[in-house]
Amino acid sequence: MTCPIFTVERPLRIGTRRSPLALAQAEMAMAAVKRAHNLPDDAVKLVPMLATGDKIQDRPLADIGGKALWTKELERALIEDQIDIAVHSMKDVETWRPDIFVISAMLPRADVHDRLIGAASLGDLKQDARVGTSSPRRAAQVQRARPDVQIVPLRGNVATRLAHIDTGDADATLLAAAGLDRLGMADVGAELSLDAFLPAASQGAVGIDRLASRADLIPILEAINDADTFAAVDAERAFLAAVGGNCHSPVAALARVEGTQIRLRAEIFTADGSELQSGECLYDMGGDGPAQLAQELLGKASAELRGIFAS
Ligand SMILES: NCc1[nH]cc(CCC(=O)O)c1CC(=O)O
Repeated sequence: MTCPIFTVERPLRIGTRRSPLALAQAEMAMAAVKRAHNLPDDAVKLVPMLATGDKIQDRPLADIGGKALWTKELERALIEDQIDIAVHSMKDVETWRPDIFVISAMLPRADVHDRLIGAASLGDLKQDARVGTSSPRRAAQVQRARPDVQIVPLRGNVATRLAHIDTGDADATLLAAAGLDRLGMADVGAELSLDAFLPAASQGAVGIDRLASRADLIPILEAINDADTFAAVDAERAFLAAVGGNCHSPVAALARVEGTQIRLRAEIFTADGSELQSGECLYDMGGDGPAQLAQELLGKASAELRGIFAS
């Protein structure tokens, strides 16, 4: 298949949210496409859009419609042919989507860790500290390590959340290292270990979305795909789907490619982190490791924990 030719008159239109992190990630995708295909500057352009999730910042994501709030506007723009591709944080992309959309490529994954802002470690949080997060996973993980802390809702983009710590609305918060690094804040926060704080499925990965009908874009996107990132994130998302996770469920998953195999580690929690079921598997790429690991964890879980994931 030959590559479609994008020109100054007919540039490749890259849809993105307007938040500073989304724009930084879209710039990375744009640079990768230009580099891979040797395109002049104005043969590619960013189309920034405001997402519902950016407009409503005072309620937890799970209460106002979940991850779709980040992707809905961009999906509509794809359907209406206002953009050719959309750039998403894979963490914000729904596990179940209509198959008119295809994640066609992923950029090389960034640092997968979470960082703690407001204290040097979980142990250093002051007694009864107020930790701001609207993520059920982070709330469960923090409370597991520190049952005394209070979780207070905290949303908004990275800068907004950091400002809430400065003004004392919360004593501490947790943010993805990937987002901080991409915003030039590599020195902000203290890294949490994967043992204490396994990340969300897809954390640190940026995906490029297109309409299934736009097969003409495949060669463009194949050239910028990082195959190991794609396979690992695919495994984590297969685990989410198999365990019945959504944005209300405290679940963590991290996969790595090891040669022709995938090592997948996953955890499911009750809301306060008092129960944790974890497991790891190593399986041949294309195998059903994620589904088996989900069944293993659900099989070990109490009725209460299983109830959180029953879907
Ligand atoms: N839900 C918000 C969101 N989506 C992606 C990132 C960070 C970048 C990433 O994890 O890929 C963040 C902020 C955060 O969790 O700190």
